[in-house]
Parts: sequence; structure tokens; C-alpha cells
Amino acid sequence: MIQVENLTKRYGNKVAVNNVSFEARPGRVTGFLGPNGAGKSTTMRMILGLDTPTAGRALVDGKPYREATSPLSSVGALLDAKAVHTGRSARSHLRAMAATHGLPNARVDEVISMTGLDQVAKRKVGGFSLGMGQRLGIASALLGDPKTVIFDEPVNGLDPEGVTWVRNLCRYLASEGRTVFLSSHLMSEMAQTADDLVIIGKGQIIAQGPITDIIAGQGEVRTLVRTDNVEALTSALAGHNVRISTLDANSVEISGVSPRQIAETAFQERIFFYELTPRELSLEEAYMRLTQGAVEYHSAELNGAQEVK
Ligand SMILES: Nc1ncnc2c1ncn2[C@@H]1O[C@H](COP(=O)(O)OP(=O)(O)OP(=O)(O)O)[C@@H](O)[C@H]1O
Repeated sequence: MIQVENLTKRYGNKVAVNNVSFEARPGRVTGFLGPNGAGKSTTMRMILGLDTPTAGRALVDGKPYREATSPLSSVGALLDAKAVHTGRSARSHLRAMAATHGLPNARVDEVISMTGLDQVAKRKVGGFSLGMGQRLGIASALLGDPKTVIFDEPVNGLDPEGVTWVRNLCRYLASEGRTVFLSSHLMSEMAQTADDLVIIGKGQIIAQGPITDIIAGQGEVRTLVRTDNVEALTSALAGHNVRISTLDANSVEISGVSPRQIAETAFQERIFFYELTPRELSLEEAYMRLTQGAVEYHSAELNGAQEVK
């Protein structure tokens, strides 16, 4: 269980994290989202006691992480996979970590096989690819069999098989009753992995709660209808609160009325249609709506006719 209460971090004049409060609960995957520079890593570092808050506090299982009697079995963290610079092999790196924390070598072999590193366990970590480094970071995080895991961008650099593996691992860890807290910029992946979301922008909470509530809160269901008789359907449905946008000669997108009401109206008016598809917002669409005012680093619009000097 992670509890973040009114957490604030200032670097000089810059407020990186501004009065942020949320919880990440056991048995659930909580996704931490926000544009670049929103304050995600800083928040994670404060939870792990690596940065001192300017105000507020972060608790893991009821106390600051720095006070944990058995840190590796309290929290397993992956912050910056590239941070491991060693001439050691993956196995001896993990064995050294295990030895300092009184963990048996058998646990090292377990995490090596859990993270798919068996084939490369004897290779020097310095020569690891980004994806292998990421797996080693996750293996290190899991070494102490922690009740809480914190992963900052765990799928960064992983191939599609690796991305799926991280998703399944996170779901599995949560199903065992652990608290799983992770950040990612991959919305489609987050949509499949997380139960709850915390979204921040410019250091402040923008939204938090179950992922389904956050998506539902950002837009109503729109229904795509394909018919040969767009005009008749449009006039049959015309009325208060019904919004219809014509996509092409044979398709419209309708909001403000349920898919069932659309089908009933079409049936009563004998309007033939050959597709009726309710469309919920994707997490990406909901996220873009929520964060549009909180993006610090905007990209220039690409409009084809760019001047090259
Ligand atoms: N040590 C530091 N000194 C000064 N400013 C910092 C420091 N660390 C972070 N910041 C600033 O605090 C803000 C939040 O940074 P942070 O790295 O937490 O964002 P983030 O959400 O993790 O971003 P990204 O998605 O790009 O990793 C940024 O504006 C960053 O420049």
C-alpha cells in the first residue's frame, strides 16, 4: 500500500510536484501517467526516500520507506535500468545484492528464470541491450519478494514479447495481493495493465480513480452507423441533445442517444442499416483531453510544407 499525502517538491523556483495526494492499493495495478516533466519520477523517488519532500509525506505500508526494517521485501523498484554499470555478470550482480540483504542464492536463480534471463545470466551486464537491462532491473526489484513494486517506465526498450511479459507480470503480482505502481507513456499498454490511474500534469493531480471511470468521465458513448440512407436517419433522430457528424456518404457518428434508441428509430422508420457500433473513448483519447492544458513541451505541427533552411 502506498499513501501519498500532500506531497510537494521544489527545486529552486521550480515546483516539480505540487500538493499531490493519492493511494495505490494492494491487489491492484495503479498506473501513473503524465506528460514529460509532469513530476512522475520525482514522486516515485520521494516514495522511495531518494528525494526529500519539501512538504507532505509518502508512506509505504503505513511508514516512510526509509524506516522499513527489511527494505528489499517491502518495496522492489525499477527506476533507471541504465543505472547498472558493472563488469559483473547478471548472476553475480544479483548474488551480490542478495548477499548484502541476507537472501539465499536460490532466490537469485528464481528471479533469473522469472525474468527470462537464464540464457544471458553469465554475460557481463555492461554489454546488455536496453531490453536485457530492463529485465535485470526487474529481476533486482523482485529479489526480496516485495509486497509493493514501483516500476518507472518498465516497458521502455522492450520488444513486443517483452511488453506483453511486463503486462502479465504486473497483473500476476497484483493477483497475489501486491501493490503494483507503474508509469508508462504507452497508453494502449496501460489500458490493458492498470486497474486504477493517477494522472498528473505540471506537478498536480489531474485525475485519479478506476480506469473505467476516468474514461467514462471524458466522453459519452458515440455510435457509428453505416446506412444507405444517412439523410432519413439524420432527420428521424433530429431532436434535443442528439449530435450527428457525417463521416462520409454512408456513415455517421451519433452521440446523445443510446445505440438501442438509434436501432429502434431506424426500425420504426424502416431505415436499413448495416453497421451499428458503440465506440467508447480510448484511454489515449481520454488522456489527451485531460492533459491538453498540462503539456509542458509541445511539438510543432507537421503540415507537410515545412521550410528547410
Ligand atoms: N534534480 C532536479 N533539479 C531541478 N529540476 C528537476 C530535478 N529533477 C526534476 N526536475 C524538474 O522537475 C520536473 C518534473 O520532473 P520528473 O522527472 O519528475 O518528470 P516526469 O514526469 O518523470 O517526466 P518524464 O515523463 O519526462 O520522465 C521537470 O520540470 C524537471 O525538469
